Amino acid sequence: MNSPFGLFMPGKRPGRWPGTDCSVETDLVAVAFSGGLDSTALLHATARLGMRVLALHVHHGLQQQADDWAAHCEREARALGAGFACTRLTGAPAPGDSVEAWAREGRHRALHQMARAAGADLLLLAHHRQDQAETFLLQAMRGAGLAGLAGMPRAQWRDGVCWARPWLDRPRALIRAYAEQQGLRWIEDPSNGDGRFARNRLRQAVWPAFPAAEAGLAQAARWVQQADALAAEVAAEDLARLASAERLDLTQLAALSPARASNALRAWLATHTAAPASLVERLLAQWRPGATQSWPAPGGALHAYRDGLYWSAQVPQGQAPMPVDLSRPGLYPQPGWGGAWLVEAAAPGIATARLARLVQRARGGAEQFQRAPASVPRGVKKACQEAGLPPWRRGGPLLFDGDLLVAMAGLGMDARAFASQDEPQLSLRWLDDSALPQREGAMHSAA
Ligand SMILES: Nc1ncnc2c1ncn2[C@@H]1O[C@H](COP(=O)(O)OP(=O)(O)OP(=O)(O)O)[C@@H](O)[C@H]1O
Repeated sequence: MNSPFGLFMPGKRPGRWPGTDCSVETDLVAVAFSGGLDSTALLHATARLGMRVLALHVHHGLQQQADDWAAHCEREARALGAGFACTRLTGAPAPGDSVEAWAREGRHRALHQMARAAGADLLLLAHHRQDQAETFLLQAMRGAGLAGLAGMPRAQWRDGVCWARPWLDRPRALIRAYAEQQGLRWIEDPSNGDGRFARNRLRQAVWPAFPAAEAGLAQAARWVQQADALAAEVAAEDLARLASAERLDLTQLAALSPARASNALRAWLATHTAAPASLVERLLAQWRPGATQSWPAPGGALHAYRDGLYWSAQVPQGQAPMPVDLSRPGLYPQPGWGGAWLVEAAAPGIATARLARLVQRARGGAEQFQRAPASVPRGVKKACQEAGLPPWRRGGPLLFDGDLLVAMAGLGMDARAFASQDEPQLSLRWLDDSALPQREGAMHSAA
């Protein structure tokens, strides 16, 4: 019997993998090997191809038999001529957290690290059509959007490793038949029958009643994958017209059809925060042209200001004043402040001796700022208004030399701190995180 790779048997050279669209460089293939029926069959079928194969096992440390399973996996892998690596997860889920989610996250991290450490850029998982159909149903029951309903991708690059599921469209029955025909031995995990887990309950209820639904549901997931890809393309086109890294034009957004507007807004938000779907709806319904409004979101807040939408990351409250040395040119990220100081050789600037002994802190309330040598100091609030600085960017950080204000994020250098012409000096500028990626070249620690 053919392996379930079927007609799409790959050659022995690295290259495109069957059903994965994954072009890989190395000739070492890693297989995520739980010891269950499916990954046992996948390891066997892969080893038969004559490539260098490495079985990766994750010991979750959750069940009594886990040591025996790891030992079984090592024996089976070696018997097939494959290498073997195992990681035991440490720690435990936080009280109230899902054990499944904790195990999945830890497993993914461990598999990725083991594949990288071994130099494998292709990691095969044994998910099949029934797994995909179950994922689709579970997501649908949660009211998921396109990304959730699309189920698992066939292949996906993550940090130098292609995670591929070559059997995603193969029926479960075919894999079982292959394993039985080859006389393979596998582990039956008793937790697969545990009715506390939603997937098991669904499995027990749906497949006996609708045995033919596996193919239809998996096909539905494929349609959704196409629709999701299309929605991403439309969003990218819309955002190219409507948005910069910092600002989304709300007037133009509101002129789109409702479905297209929420599609574009979702895509823009995803670059800043994991916003719940309800926030997208609320924001579109509540925004009023010209109004200054804010919506809290995970990790920060969204602000409507002068008909643009902005993101600001949460600045931790009560940051203690901190000494900083900015006396050399470079980019100095300020963790927690949502940006970085850029120090450049330019005039007018601040004396380098002074830049070596700065203290950074949040705005207090009574500070004064002087924009230019010929102007007069005025309250920071007034200065911010004049500079068109939106309200959520008026908290700092501020840099002081003793009592003298040297610079404030968004306002720039205070003219009272300018160096005289013949003094060694550097200029200071604040860059928000959203403006940073292009400038990653010159990083310094500000510690
Ligand atoms: N402990 C583990 N170690 C390594 N890989 C794993 C582990 N658990 C799951 N995987 C990988 O993820 C895929 C899907 O996981 P799932 O929990 O559905 O499988 P399983 O029931 O444990 O075993 P199988 O899919 O082999 O029958 C597996 O086929 C396997 O490739």
